[in-house]
Amino acid sequence: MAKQLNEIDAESLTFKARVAALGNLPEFFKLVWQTSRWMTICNFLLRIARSMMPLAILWVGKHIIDEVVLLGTGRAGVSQEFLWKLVGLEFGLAILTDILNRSINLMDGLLGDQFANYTSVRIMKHAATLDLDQFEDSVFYDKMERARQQTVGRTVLLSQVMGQIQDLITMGFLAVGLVAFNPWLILLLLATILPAFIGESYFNDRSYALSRRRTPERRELDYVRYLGASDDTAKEIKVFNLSGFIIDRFKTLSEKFYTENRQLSQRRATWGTFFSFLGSTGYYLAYVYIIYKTINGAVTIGELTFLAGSFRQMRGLMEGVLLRFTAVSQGAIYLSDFFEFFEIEPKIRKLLNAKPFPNPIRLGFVFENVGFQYAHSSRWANRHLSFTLHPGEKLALVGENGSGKTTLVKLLARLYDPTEGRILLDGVDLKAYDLDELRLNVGIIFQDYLRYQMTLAQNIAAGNIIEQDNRALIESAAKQSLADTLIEKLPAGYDQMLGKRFANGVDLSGGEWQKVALARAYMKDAQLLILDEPTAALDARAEYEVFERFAELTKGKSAVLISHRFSTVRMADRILVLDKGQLIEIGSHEELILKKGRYAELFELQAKGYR
Ligand SMILES: Nc1ncnc2c1ncn2[C@@H]1O[C@H](COP(=O)(O)OP(=O)(O)OP(=O)(O)O)[C@@H](O)[C@H]1O
Repeated sequence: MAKQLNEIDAESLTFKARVAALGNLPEFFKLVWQTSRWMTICNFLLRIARSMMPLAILWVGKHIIDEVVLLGTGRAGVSQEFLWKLVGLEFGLAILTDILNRSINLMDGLLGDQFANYTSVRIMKHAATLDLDQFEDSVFYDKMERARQQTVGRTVLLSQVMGQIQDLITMGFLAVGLVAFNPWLILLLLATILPAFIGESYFNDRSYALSRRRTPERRELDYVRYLGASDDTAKEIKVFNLSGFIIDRFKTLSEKFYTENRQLSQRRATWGTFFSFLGSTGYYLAYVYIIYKTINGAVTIGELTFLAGSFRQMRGLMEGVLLRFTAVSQGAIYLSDFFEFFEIEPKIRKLLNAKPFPNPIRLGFVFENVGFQYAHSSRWANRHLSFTLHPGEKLALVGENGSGKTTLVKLLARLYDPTEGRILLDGVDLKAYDLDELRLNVGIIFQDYLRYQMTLAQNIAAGNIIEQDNRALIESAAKQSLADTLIEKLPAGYDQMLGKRFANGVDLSGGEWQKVALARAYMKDAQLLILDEPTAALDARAEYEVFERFAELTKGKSAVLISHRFSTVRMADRILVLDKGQLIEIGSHEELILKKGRYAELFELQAKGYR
């Protein structure tokens, strides 16, 4: 379980909160371990080997100097052989250190990349299980955004934690020699470094609070950046001449970020200089003490270099470890966002004892006083809906913009569950059925379908991706939706890359894209097919043909069509007329015309336009 961030006051992180956040590290290492076991082990072993190097080099260095001093005295019988062996040994150690450094960097990089990929996949997998309304919630979006950022940011944390362990081991080795000489000097070093640690913690807190507070703005900044420089937006930005407006918005937001960051960075730099001064003072006090001891003959020159070197390294390591502690705990706190994201549970999910989807449907779908309110909205998008969709029936939904047509079909496809009332399928609540089977049996093509910047075959196969290699099925789906008429225009046929984003991509017209999207509906043998304004971009002839085929192909199956074109709507068995989310009329085209109600009025209005 991640240490919940809301348990921690995000604006001011206490030392206790930082230590508590370290509790996320075991979970983090579990993820690293799952990413690649052998790389984790290799990394660890390399770092242990590397942590012994400083002491070994200093130790050999001490002996070299003592040998040189001995040889300098010119005493008879002292050979140089031992000295040169020592120099050779130090050279070997230096080379080994370099090799270890390079290998550690390589391992960190490779493991980091693998970790980023692994966690990105985990995020995508988890996101896929979540409910549509969770994606429409900005708090959720912020959380997902922060989790997404973790995937790259956390590879740095990996190196930091590993580095921390390595440095602590190195310090342990160095401390053995130093404690033997004078334990007080280590305390002196610690005392002069501690203020830097406290200062660093403070500034890290501020920068974390700032970054957290700014998540919504950062998302907006990313969005504005996308608006300002993307192939999707270029056309509209140009014709409306919006670039100035967008750049101004970008500047306002980015300058706000910059000013806040600059103030913090300046204060940090000023205090940092002062803390470094304290640290250096501590080190030089110790240094002077060792020199004094050497002059008095209590230690040899070799020992002087060994001790001074050990102290210098100890200071660097202590500083590094203490400062890195704040960075590591910071990273661990960010990890809370990451783990919190995985703790978000979908409401609409597969039940363990789910019922199999009926095949064939015997009684149809029954709406019983169904109402739906979007999250954070006090208005009802659908209310008091009661009707039956019989097996094999073709229903059309008609109504003005915002009357609740799309919401109704989303309820039918269980993208949302009703806020009140229930939807029954063959007498059983829709919620009781197996979700995967429901998705296979209810095909839906939305008005805002995606234009995948992928091949034509992949665009069609998106309707049932497990059949992506079934070329015969893809071609037959294309035929049914008239997408096959595009083939002669596409140099690479079904393998033609569509869209402008990638090399050799061919862009399609709105109606052509729509034919491709429609083909997705024919990729699976769904028992209920929902088309939400599927032909809005088609020309009159294409629309007529599409529906002729649709009626033929969906014989015996249920279908729901949403359309503003009455030429399409009238082909349906029954028509539902919606107004402000409520059902106001239901019947066949002829019945509704005779009734002279809203449908007849809307029909007449459109017919007038053609006369
Ligand atoms: N994701 C959403 N979050 C909040 N409110 C929404 C959401 N989607 C739609 N609404 C609101 O619900 C109401 C019904 O919308 P819906 O999309 O179902 O209408 P529609 O009849 O399909 O409209 P159109 O003909 O314009 O496609 C509208 O008032 C709309 O503003």
